[in-house]
Amino acid sequence: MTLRYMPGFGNDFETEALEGALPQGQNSPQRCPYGLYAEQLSGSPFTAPRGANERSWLYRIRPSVKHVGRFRPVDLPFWKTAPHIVRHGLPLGQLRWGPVPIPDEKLTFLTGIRTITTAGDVYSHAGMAAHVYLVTEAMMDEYFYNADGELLIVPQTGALLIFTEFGKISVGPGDIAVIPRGVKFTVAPIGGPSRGYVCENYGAKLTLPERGPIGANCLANPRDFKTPVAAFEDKETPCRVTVKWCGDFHVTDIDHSPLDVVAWHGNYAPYKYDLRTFSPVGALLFDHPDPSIFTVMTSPSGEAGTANIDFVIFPERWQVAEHSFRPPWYHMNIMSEFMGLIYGRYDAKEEGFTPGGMSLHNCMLPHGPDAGAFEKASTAELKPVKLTDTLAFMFETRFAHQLTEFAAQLPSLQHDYVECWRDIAKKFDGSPEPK
Ligand SMILES: O=C(O)Cc1cc(O)ccc1O
Ligand SMILES: [Fe+2]
Repeated sequence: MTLRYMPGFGNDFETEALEGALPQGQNSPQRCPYGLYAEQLSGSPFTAPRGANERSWLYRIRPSVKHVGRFRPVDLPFWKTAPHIVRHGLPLGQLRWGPVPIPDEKLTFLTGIRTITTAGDVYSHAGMAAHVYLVTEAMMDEYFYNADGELLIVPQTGALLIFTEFGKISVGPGDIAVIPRGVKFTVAPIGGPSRGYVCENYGAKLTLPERGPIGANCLANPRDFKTPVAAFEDKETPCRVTVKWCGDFHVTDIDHSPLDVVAWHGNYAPYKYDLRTFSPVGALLFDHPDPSIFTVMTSPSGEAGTANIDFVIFPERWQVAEHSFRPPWYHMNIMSEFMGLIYGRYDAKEEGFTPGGMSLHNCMLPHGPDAGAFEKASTAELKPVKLTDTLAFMFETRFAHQLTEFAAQLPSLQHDYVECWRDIAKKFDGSPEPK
């Protein structure tokens, strides 16, 4: 499927699906071309500083108020929202799961969300939830928007077509898509079932991290972010719009598609990004830097350097560090780390952390290479080595991740995970020689 996108991160875009549909020189003409209605969608308060001010103008067949009749509550029992603290019965500890199997049952992007952890507090726009999605069928005449946060979608297997008010996005393993808060969309799997991860960000929008001394290039480059061109449906058949609002779900019936935006302009819009275009910068001589060098995007918390969420990847890269232990070091971290594996192997855990799987190393819980990875890396010949066909990621947050009942009871939970560190031997024998 060839879809068209506009390059750039946070640009002031403009696009029209019909020639002349986008008003020029003003936002609110007395009458819009084609009889469209003008509507502003604000992602930041009106008065946010210029650099953080985000809004788009949508020119649509009907204003969104025509999309909402009376809402009625609807239950999506597996999609949880922080604060959600349950007595799941598991002892404190590091956790790891194998992949959640994709079932035979019919699951859409909405009914197929399975929350693994929640963190922070949706009511104060802080924190996140980590979900797995399992999609076996398209949302049919079914549309959704999330008032609780933006959705960072990380496909792990299979591909998705995401038709948003702003246009169409397709993503597969290695890509991500971000759907901002309040944007209506529908999802269909492409060519078979799909599974992946979602970070639901209740906080400030994801943005690109500062590069500091790295300078103007590398890491995630703005031009590799792609925003769809305008596309719309003029469909007058029964449709449903589901809204997630402060953790609850509500649905309303309408008689047309809400994806009726013929033209739009602005800097608040969905986008996709190919993680393989991330240009890693790392240790060129010795030692292992902090994983923050691999931050693709960050959701700031207001406190400098303390992210609401950092989205970090561990992509293909060369390892060249001399006289160094190359994999991650042993550590304890104030931030809480939820990890997933899109494909390949992760150098700190060559066994047990499998594609589609997840691990959780919460605030101040020690972790690091398993016994096998430690032995291998501390005795390996340190010639340049390329880590190929590998893509892991981390949702790192300042808030502790709370497990859901679903996650605690998942059959793929590896109850023996901590055993991976059991065989780390005492090497200290009183002599100064490295062992
Ligand atoms: O725990 C992990 O595997 C993620 C991680 C990787 C790394 O290179 C350094 C620190 C860190 O938390
Ligand atoms: Fe870690």
